[in-house]
Amino acid sequence: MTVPSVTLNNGMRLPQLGLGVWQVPPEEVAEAVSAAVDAGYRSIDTAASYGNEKEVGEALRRSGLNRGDVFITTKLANPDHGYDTTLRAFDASLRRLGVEAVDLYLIHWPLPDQDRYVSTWKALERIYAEGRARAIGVSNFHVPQLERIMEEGGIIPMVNQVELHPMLAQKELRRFHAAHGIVTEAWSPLGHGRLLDHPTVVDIAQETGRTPAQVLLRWNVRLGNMVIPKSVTPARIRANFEIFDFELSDGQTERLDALNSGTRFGPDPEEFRG
Ligand SMILES: NC(=O)C1=CN([C@@H]2O[C@H](COP(=O)(O)OP(=O)(O)OC[C@H]3O[C@@H](n4cnc5c(N)ncnc54)[C@H](OP(=O)(O)O)[C@@H]3O)[C@@H](O)[C@H]2O)C=CC1
Ligand SMILES: O=C(O)C(=O)[C@@H](O)[C@H](O)C(=O)CO
Repeated sequence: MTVPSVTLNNGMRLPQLGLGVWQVPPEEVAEAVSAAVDAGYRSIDTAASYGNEKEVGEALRRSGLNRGDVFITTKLANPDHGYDTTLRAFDASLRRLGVEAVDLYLIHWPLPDQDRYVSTWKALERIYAEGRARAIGVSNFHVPQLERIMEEGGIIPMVNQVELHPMLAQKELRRFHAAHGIVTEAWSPLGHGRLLDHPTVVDIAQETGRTPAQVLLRWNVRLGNMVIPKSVTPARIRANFEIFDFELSDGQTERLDALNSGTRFGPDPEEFRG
């Protein structure tokens, strides 16, 4: 199955679907990455705080894929905000991953009460200028924080990775992203697994002959978002990849859209201190 690409505002193309590895213990991540690569995934989303960068890097090297054929995203951990600390933390991520450059580097959380995300962003701009991250972006940023780094920095973020599923559709944020050429990337697209037994999702899965996870991922992909479902179960990893050979009807999409209630399964970025 061919995965469509999304094009970032610097012209770089990234697969629309990748594997997320939050809460995958280091000793289990190789098997998940290997199952994903075998299924056709070419994009892995990790983070310094996930504690599995080293094992992700090792698994990708063992996969036999050329470095240029796989996309690695990692993220700056919250305690490392600040210009110099970011540069050091980035070097440590590269060392753990065993690569000379990452494909996408993100500020993991804005931590508004610390108010250091602008200097942190400037460090990411330097890393990008040095060619050590092929793209840079943020995660869990709201409009005022995006506006500030766009005003005080020199580069428009290429991606904002946020919680996004039918119960948290992020309409305002997506409108802002679209207006400024920022790609939206959806984390917890299955609601951390908690949307899989929602009656509307289950009904649409029955109507389409697909799984609830495939329905939720297809809804996200239809919006044009990048999406990074997590699984450690090879059969689920494979099934989550099989979403580009069917469509949801307009009516099914509207029923999923109607679930939007602002419900978060993860932390509120305005409050999260990590
Ligand atoms: N930037 C940020 O702040 C954040 C980023 N993320 C990223 O997003 C990724 C995905 O989000 P996450 O919160 O992990 O949750 P998801 O919404 O991807 O759900 C993962 C859960 O769903 C289960 N699951 C996956 N596929 C299926 C399936 N086909 N059928 C049934 N169950 C399934 C998994 O179980 P099992 O593994 O046992 O198969 C797991 O329990 C993370 O791994 C991480 O990379 C997540 C949170 C915050
Ligand atoms: O997975 C991530 O990328 C996160 O930042 C979350 O795990 C976050 O730390 C959280 O949900 C804590 O409850």
